[in-house]
Amino acid sequence: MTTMTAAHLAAYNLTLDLPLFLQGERTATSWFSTLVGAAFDPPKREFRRVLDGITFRVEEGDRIGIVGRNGAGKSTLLRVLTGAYQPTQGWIEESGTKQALLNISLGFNGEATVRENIFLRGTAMGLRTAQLRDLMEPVMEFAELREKANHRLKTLSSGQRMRLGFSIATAIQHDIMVMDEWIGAGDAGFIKKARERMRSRVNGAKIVILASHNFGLMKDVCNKGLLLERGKVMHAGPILETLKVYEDLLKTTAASNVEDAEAGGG
Ligand SMILES: Nc1ncnc2c1ncn2[C@@H]1O[C@H](COP(=O)(O)OP(=O)(O)OP(=O)(O)O)[C@@H](O)[C@H]1O
Repeated sequence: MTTMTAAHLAAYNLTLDLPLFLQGERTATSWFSTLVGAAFDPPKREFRRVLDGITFRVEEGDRIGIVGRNGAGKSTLLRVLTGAYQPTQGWIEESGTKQALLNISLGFNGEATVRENIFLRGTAMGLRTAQLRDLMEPVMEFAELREKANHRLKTLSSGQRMRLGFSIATAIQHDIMVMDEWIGAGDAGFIKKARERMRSRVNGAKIVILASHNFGLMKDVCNKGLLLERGKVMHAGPILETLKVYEDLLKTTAASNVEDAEAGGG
């Protein structure tokens, strides 16, 4: 009998400070002063708290939707969860294989061929050589790039690169999926195929963590929600309840913006 550990992910007190490079106010009056200004007025470095004491736990079966206004910290939280950023404080505990679906067309080697890039990306994803050999053809097939197998990646269009990135990232089923909006990879024909694959990967995953501004998608996919505001958890709960709190937040901030404008405009 095999014993299997249930997939889970828990974040404790995740805090991230990022350096911010602030440039002093400059008024360029000529190209000469612009050059002198750029050379003798280097930006000042300050640290900014982008995530602040984020704690939550996701159990097997959960589909958690991360919502919040622009700049609330959603993408940064996903980057910490996928290991792209090391938190300044706090830690993550998890069990299960994890795949990120963020920036899928980044990180290719332009000088290497399509085939070589599949190999490189697959290796970085932790796939074994035998597994990669089996996946090579299906990945190129799905991306519709079979005839470009030996072309250098830099000769591909941006849509073709996106298709390749999507095809590799979704080639195998993982336990935990961390992603932002559904990816609109390529032309209409490809998008339809990509949606179907995405749906099957989401259904097959044990845990999904999705950041989006799309309420319909959130209601469709998620059972739980996490509302971020200025890098902190403002609300955590069932998805419908979280979206309601978020809607109220949007209304109050819109109302206060109107009041600010009225007060300022006279
Ligand atoms: N590399 C960085 N250096 C400094 N500050 C950053 C960096 N990346 C993001 N930030 C800041 O962190 C905050 C959160 O950004 P983030 O991209 O996580 O927001 P978001 O909730 O995903 O927003 P959106 O809905 O607009 O995508 C923002 O104020 C942003 O300016």
